[in-house]
Amino acid sequence: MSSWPLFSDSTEARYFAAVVPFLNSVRLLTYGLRLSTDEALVKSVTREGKPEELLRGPLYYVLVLLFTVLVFWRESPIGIVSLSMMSGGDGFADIVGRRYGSAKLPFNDKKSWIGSISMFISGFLLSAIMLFYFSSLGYIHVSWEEAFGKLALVALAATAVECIPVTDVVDDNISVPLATTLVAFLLFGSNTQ
Ligand SMILES: C/C(=C\COP(=O)(O)O)CCC[C@H](C)CCC[C@H](C)CCCC(C)C
Ligand SMILES: Nc1ccn([C@@H]2O[C@H](COP(=O)(O)OP(=O)(O)O)[C@@H](O)[C@H]2O)c(=O)n1
Repeated sequence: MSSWPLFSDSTEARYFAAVVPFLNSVRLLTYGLRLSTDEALVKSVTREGKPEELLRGPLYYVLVLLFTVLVFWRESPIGIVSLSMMSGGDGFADIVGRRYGSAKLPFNDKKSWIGSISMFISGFLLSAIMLFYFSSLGYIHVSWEEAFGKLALVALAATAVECIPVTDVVDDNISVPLATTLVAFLLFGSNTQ
């Protein structure tokens, strides 16, 4: 996402930016379906070393990135915030929660308070930083008097969705960006702010 300003102002720029996530989705499908093998990729990206794991979290992650580039690109806060919550928020929830998450949530013993709090804080901060980054370059206009309150609500919604025990049904690499996109759309609107 931080490389998006490197692309030209042409209307086709987003399609060029979509090439990398598209190729990575093909790569994940190829190796996840065992059409070929890439031990290094499987080892680096999966938890149990099973190629079919590539077809879940990692593939969803890349497909969300592909969708966001094509649909929202750098001209809407919605995609920027959605990717920030998925990569920064959910990512830190995992990192911090695994290491320090002894106090589990009462309604989900697979998730912890510190993990969810980390998700809220890191997702909020990365979203604010990325909105400042893109607004400072003129791609979006952000009303900062309102933006922080809106981002807090978006981060709260994403954190709530991430911690409820539905990840066995819907991967949080889908539920988190989906919830973020919906709430960000309601709060920020479809146009640039
Ligand atoms: C490990 C990944 C997701 C796992 O999510 P979770 O199950 O732990 O919640 C992400 C997988 C990433 C993929 C293998 C490669 C993605 C590359 C990306 C499209 C662009 C990278 C650009 C590079 C920095 C030049
Ligand atoms: N809110 C959270 C999220 C994750 N975690 C920890 O991080 C691990 C991985 O979380 P996850 O299953 O959501 O992993 P991802 O697929 O989101 O990376 C969990 O098994 C917990 O140990 C946590 O403690 N609290």
